[in-house]
Amino acid sequence: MKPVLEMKQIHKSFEIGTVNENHVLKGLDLTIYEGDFITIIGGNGAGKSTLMNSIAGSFAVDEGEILLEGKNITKLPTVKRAKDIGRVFQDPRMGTASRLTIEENLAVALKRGKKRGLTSGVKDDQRKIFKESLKRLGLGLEDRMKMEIGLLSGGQRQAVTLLMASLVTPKLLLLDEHTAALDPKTSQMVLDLTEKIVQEENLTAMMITHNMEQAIQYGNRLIMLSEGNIVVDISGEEKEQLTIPELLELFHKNSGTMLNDDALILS
Ligand SMILES: Nc1ncnc2c1ncn2[C@@H]1O[C@H](COP(=O)(O)OP(=O)(O)OP(=O)(O)O)[C@@H](O)[C@H]1O
Repeated sequence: MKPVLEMKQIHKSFEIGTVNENHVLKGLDLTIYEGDFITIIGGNGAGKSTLMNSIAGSFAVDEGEILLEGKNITKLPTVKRAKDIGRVFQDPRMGTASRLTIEENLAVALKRGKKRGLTSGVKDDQRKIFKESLKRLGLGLEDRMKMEIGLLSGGQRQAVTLLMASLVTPKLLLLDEHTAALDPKTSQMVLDLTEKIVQEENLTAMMITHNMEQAIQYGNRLIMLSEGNIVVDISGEEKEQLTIPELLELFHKNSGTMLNDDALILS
C-alpha cells in the first residue's frame, strides 16, 4: 500500500506559556494510504479538528514531520498545500464565492494550484465539463449554471463544494464535518454523493463526523481519537462488521475513559 500522507510524532499545543496551555497532539503518528476513506470520530476536544488543521496547514505544528507522497510539507503554508489537499467545511458558505455563479465557482476551482490570470470568465469547453460534472450530482444544477451560488440551499451548495474540491483531483480530500449543518435527509444525500465521488474518482479522503453510525457506514477505515491520541484504528472487514456498542466498548477499553461528547449521535 502506498502512503499518501505520513504524520510522524506530531505535537501541537495552544496558548503556550499561559495558564490555558493545552497540549492537544502529543506525538501523533498516522499514515494514510492511497484509496483510504477514513472516518474520524471522538469526543469534544479530542483533537479531530486540530489533526485536520495540521494536515491542511492552518497552523504550524510544534514538532514532528508531515509528508505528502514522501515530500516534506511540514513548513508549507496552506495556500501551497491547497493544490494537493482539497477541503470541504461544515459551513456551506465556506469554500465558494456567494456572488459568483455556479459555473464561475467551478472555473475558479479548476484553476486551483495554477496561477490565476486576470481574465476570468468561463470558456465553452469548460462549460461542457461542468455540465457533465453537475449532472452526476443528480440535482438538476446542470440547467442552472448561471445562477448565483449564494441562492442555493445548504445541501445543494455542499454538493457543489464537494465537486469543486475534487474537480482538480486532490491527493487528499479533507471533509470537516461537511454535513453537520444539514438536516438529516440532506446530510444523507450529501454523504451518498461523497461516497460516489470518492469511489468514482479513486480519491483518498478523511472525514470528521459526530455520527457513529455514519462513521461505521462510510469509508474503509475508522479512527477514534481521545485526548489527541488514536485509540481505535480499524479497517476492512473488521470495520464493516462493527456495531456501535462494540465501537464504544473498544473506545472504553483502549482509552480507559468513557466518551464525553454530548453531540455524539449514536444512531
Ligand atoms: N486555535 C486554538 N486556540 C486555542 N485552543 C484551541 C484552538 N484550536 C483548538 N483548541 C483547543 O484544542 C482542543 C482540541 O480541539 P479540537 O477542535 O481539535 O477538538 P475536536 O475533537 O475537533 O472537538 P469538537 O468535536 O468539540 O469540535 C480543545 O481543547 C480546543 O479548545
